[in-house]
Amino acid sequence: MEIYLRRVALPSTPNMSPIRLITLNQLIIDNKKLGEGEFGAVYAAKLMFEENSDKKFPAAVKVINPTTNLRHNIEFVRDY
Ligand SMILES: Nc1ncnc2c1ncn2[C@@H]1O[C@H](COP(=O)(O)OP(=O)(O)OP(=O)(O)O)[C@@H](O)[C@H]1O
Repeated sequence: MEIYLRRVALPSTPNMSPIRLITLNQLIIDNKKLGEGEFGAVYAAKLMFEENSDKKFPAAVKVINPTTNLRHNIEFVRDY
């Protein structure tokens, strides 16, 4: 599974932050849905920059809807 990490920019500024790959072990995904978009649901989460680190940072995780077709998923990741 590939997880893409990107810092969320202010809405008024272009998001120029690089995409970074992390592993699932660096995330604790809460059972709290924050919202939903066309491509999938967004959940509250905690992010660790190193596995099992005591430092946990609040994050929002978008889980891409598996029913969305592959072309759309590729477009989503490219444009994100
Ligand atoms: N960082 C965040 N913090 C809190 N809530 C968030 C965050 N990101 C997204 N959400 C919630 O999830 C909802 C969907 O966000 P998302 O970014 O997926 O929207 P979208 O761009 O319309 O989706 P899509 O690209 O799939 O059409 C938002 O309307 C908001 O309620």
